[in-house]
Parts: sequence; C-alpha cells; structure tokens
Amino acid sequence: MTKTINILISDPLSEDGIYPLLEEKDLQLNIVSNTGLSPEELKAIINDFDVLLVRSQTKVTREIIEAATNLKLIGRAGVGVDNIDLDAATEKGIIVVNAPDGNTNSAAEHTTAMIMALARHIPHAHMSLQEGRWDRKKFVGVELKNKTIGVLGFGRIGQEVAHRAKGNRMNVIAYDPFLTAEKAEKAGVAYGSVEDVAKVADFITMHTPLLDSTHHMINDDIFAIMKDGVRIVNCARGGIIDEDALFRAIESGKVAGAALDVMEEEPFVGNRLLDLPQIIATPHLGASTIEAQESVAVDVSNDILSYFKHGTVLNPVNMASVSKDIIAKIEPFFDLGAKLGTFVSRLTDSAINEINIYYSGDLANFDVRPLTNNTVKGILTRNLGNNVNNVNARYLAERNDIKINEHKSTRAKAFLNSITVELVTSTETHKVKGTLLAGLGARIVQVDDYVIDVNPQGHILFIRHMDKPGAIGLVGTLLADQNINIATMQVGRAIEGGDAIMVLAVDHSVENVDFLKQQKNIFDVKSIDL
Ligand SMILES: NC(=O)c1ccc[n+]([C@@H]2O[C@H](COP(=O)([O-])OP(=O)(O)OC[C@H]3O[C@@H](n4cnc5c(N)ncnc54)[C@H](O)[C@@H]3O)[C@@H](O)[C@H]2O)c1
Ligand SMILES: O=C(O)CC[C@@H](O)C(=O)O
Repeated sequence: MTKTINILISDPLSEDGIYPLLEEKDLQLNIVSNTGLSPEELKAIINDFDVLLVRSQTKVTREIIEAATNLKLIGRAGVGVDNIDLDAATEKGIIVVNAPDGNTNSAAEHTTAMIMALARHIPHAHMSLQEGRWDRKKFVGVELKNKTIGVLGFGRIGQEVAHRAKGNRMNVIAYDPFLTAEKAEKAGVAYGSVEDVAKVADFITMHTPLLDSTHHMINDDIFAIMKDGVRIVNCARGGIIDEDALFRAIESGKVAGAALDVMEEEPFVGNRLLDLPQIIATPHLGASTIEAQESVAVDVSNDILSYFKHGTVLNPVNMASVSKDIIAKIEPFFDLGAKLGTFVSRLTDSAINEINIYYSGDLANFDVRPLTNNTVKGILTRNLGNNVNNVNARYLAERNDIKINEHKSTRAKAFLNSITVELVTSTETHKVKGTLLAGLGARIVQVDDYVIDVNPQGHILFIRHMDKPGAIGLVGTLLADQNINIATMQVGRAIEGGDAIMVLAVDHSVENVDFLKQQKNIFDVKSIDL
C-alpha cells in the first residue's frame, strides 16, 4: 500500500502556488493547512507530519525539530532560512529546501519603492493629508539622479536593485565578498569595502543574509564614517543594522531617514524607531506580491514532489546543490553508489578512518557531491541504520572522525564510467568498484584486487578462501545442506594456489554463516543484502 505523505503548511501560502501538490496523482498526499500555531501547538502536532512548509513566521527551532520524529523535509517558501535551525535539521537528516529565485523581483521592487518613498516622504505626506493638512514645505525631498547608492550584498536582490537604481540615474557602489572587478565592471557598478561604500553613499541599502559576519555590520563605527544626511534602507534582514546605533544616528542628524521592511524582533509593532519621523517602515512585505508568493510556493512544492519521487531536489539548503541537468546525469548512479557503499562496509569490522571515492570516465566531469552523500549513506547505514540519509551522511561521518575524499579522473579505462569506493581503517583497506553497463544495468566489477562481474542486488555471500581444488564443490554442498539455493557464482583469484574469492548470489538472506567459516580453507564469509 502506498504510504501517505503528510504535509503541514503552517504559514499562509499562495493557494495558486501549491497547485503541484494539489494536483499530484502519483504520490498520496495529505495536505493540512494550519497557520498561526503557537510553538507549543506546533510541537504537539509536528510528529504527525513528513513535511513542514513555512514562510518566515513559523520558527522551526531545535525543540520543534527534535519532536518531529517523522519529519523528512522542511520547505521554506522564500529565501531566508534564519527561522529554521539548520544544524538541528541536518543532524536529524531532515532536508531543508527553499525557493531562492521566486521573490527576487518583488523584493527588489519593494526596495526601490522604499528608496523613493524615503526620498520624497510619501508615507508622511499622505498621513498629513489624511489628517487634514496641506503641508507642502515640510515634505521637500531629494532627487535620486546623480546620487550614489551603496549596495551591501550584491547577490540576486542586490543586483536587481542596482539595475533599477541605474535606471533612476544613480551611481552605484557595491560591496560583496564575491564581487570581483570583472563582475562589477560587467554590472556597471563601482566596488569597494563596506567602509568605502559608507564614505561615499547618499543612500545605503542592505541585501545580505543575516549571518554572524553580517550581524550589526552597520554599527556606530560605520555610521560615524557615513556622509551627513545619508539615507538607509533595509529590506533584507533585521539585525544587519544595530538598531540602537541607528536610533542614535537619526537623533544626531547623521542619518536623514531610514526605510525598514525588517527589524531584529518581528512583528516590530511598538519598536521605538517607529516613533521617529525620519523612519518609514513596512511589516516585512518585500516578498508579499501575488506573483512572488505564487512563484515561491510552486518552486518549493515541486521540490517536495521531486524529493519523494526521485530523492533529489533543486534548491537544497543543507546539502550540496547542483543543477537539474547535472542531477539528470548523476541520478542513474545513485543506487549503484549506495550499493557499493553497503558492500564495502561489510568487508571490514574495523573503525573507518577514511572513505575514498574514485569517479572515472564521463562521470568525473560533473559535480558529484550528491552522489558521494548517497554512497557515504550506504557505508554508514551498516552501523547507523535508518538514522543516516543523504542529508546527514557527511555530518555523521565528520562526527565520527571519518574523512571523505572525492577523486576524479575523466580518463575512462575498461568502462565508460565507474565508481570505486575505498575504505581505509587503521588495519586494512578495502575497495569495491562498480559500473553501469548499457542494457545490463549495474555491475560490481572488482572487489579488492579481484576482478568479478556481479549484479549488485539481492542476497550475496562473499567468501575468501584458499584456491584449492574442490573449494567450489565444498561450498555448493554446504549450502545445499542448509537448503540454500545458489543463483549465480563468480570466482576470482590473485595467483594460482593463493587467496581467492567467491561471490555467490543466493535466493534468500543467510543470517548465520558459521557453517562456512568453520571450514579449514575458508578464511572469511560475509553475508551481504543489497
Ligand atoms: N524583505 C523580504 O521580504 C525579503 C524577500 C526576499 C529576500 N529577503 C532577504 O534579502 C537578502 C538577500 O537575498 P538574495 O536572494 O539577494 O540573497 P543572495 O544569496 O542572492 O545574496 C546575498 C549576498 O550577500 C552577500 N554577502 C554575504 N556576506 C556579506 C557581507 N558580509 N557583506 C556583504 N555581502 C555579503 C553574499 O555573498 C551574496 O552575494 C536575504 O537576507 C533574504 O533573506 C528579504
Ligand atoms: O515569507 C515572506 O513573506 C518573507 C520572505 C523573505 O523574507 C525571504 O527571505 O524570502
């Protein structure tokens, strides 16, 4: 029976945007919309859900995540994920996806509207009219033309704001740690440090995420070097500007005005900044347009479906993000990677120090991080069971002091593409190599130094033995005595009369292999279920 996927929508989301979920036919979805829950109410019900879909209001704290034993995916219909405890989600193997592109335009337009409203006192002039005054002297503004705007954070929204500012004939200077001279030249903007921007800008607009490095990046020291009469805009995240410092800078006359869509504490009704006539503010409306809300909900809905259908997503926040085209190239190898991981993990009982994954052939041209995660998951599953998935596999490896190294060589040798998974422990090293053969599917083609050809599925017995006449017959007889039917058998040896291996596909899982291990010329037996 198909398992129902329970989805909780805990913030208001565009009904038109979740149509991919509403119209889904292949998966059985149960969609519950329950907005405005208190943290306690959310904690009480979260255990019933596989997916939590939020905007920015719901605080997905560690406490909520730890109570969510069935949760597999958190979808954020928007960009900022500062309302989600990402470390807690990663540790629990919960994938977090967002919708980074869907509201860029709306946020840039809102920022532009705020810049203009600030320059021309539009909100205050409107309120004054409503209050019955015809006050034209009080609301003399400034032009944007020929003024300099400093853009802090030159990502998606910062670039769009710069583009619009240039349309208003402003000069743009930007700072972003990723901004190079070439990129700045191409965008037609000047660039410099935060201090350079602060010294020359008439308007300064924030477009960074809230990180440790951006928290209070606009503070007393930075205000002190700004031009007198500077105007500040923040439609990114509260906390980038030190609000007490902003208060002081407005009171002292350094800052002529500030337009804020976000503040450190939201909702920010009652914040003392709102009492200052130099402030205009909106209640976090940057992404609040019909178009943006529809677009982010569509993007996140599609990622939910993709995750449950294919195990891949386009916009992961807490795991490697690769493009749709690359996912299409590497996806066929996911199952092989996990199986090679499972197989090699059974070859040693020692603690693993290092995992080396060698990609060769065409596969080496791609960003294979998701494939590596899935392969590491296969390795760690032996000891961690269902607690490991491709979201937390790297984190769990690191926590257990296991190094993961990806090696790539585009030179195809015997196979067009292959993956070799090597485990290094303090006492031994083992490797298993696999490939996908056209028309035949996955094959394990090498175990340690032995060349074999095994279909990696079902129940496998891996036997190390002495290369002696009668070894194969003996194993066949012993298995027959246990009523174990052999489907296929592969043998390999390094040198005549030396160590050899047998890889047998059998019809059912063999739990106890002692009857084989007790034989004089058999050194080791592993029962592996793939
Ligand atoms: N008000 C709203 O409703 C609303 C809507 C959408 C996005 N946002 C917020 O806007 C911000 C920008 O979103 P985006 O989509 O452009 O993100 P983005 O990831 O495309 O761009 C962010 C940029 O900030 C840069 N950056 C990081 N640290 C920096 C630092 N110390 N100094 C300068 N730049 C730094 C990054 O390099 C990156 O280029 C985010 O905080 C997002 O949450 C708000
Ligand atoms: O959900 C919202 O409206 C806010 C979204 C915005 O802050 C974002 O970071 O995408």
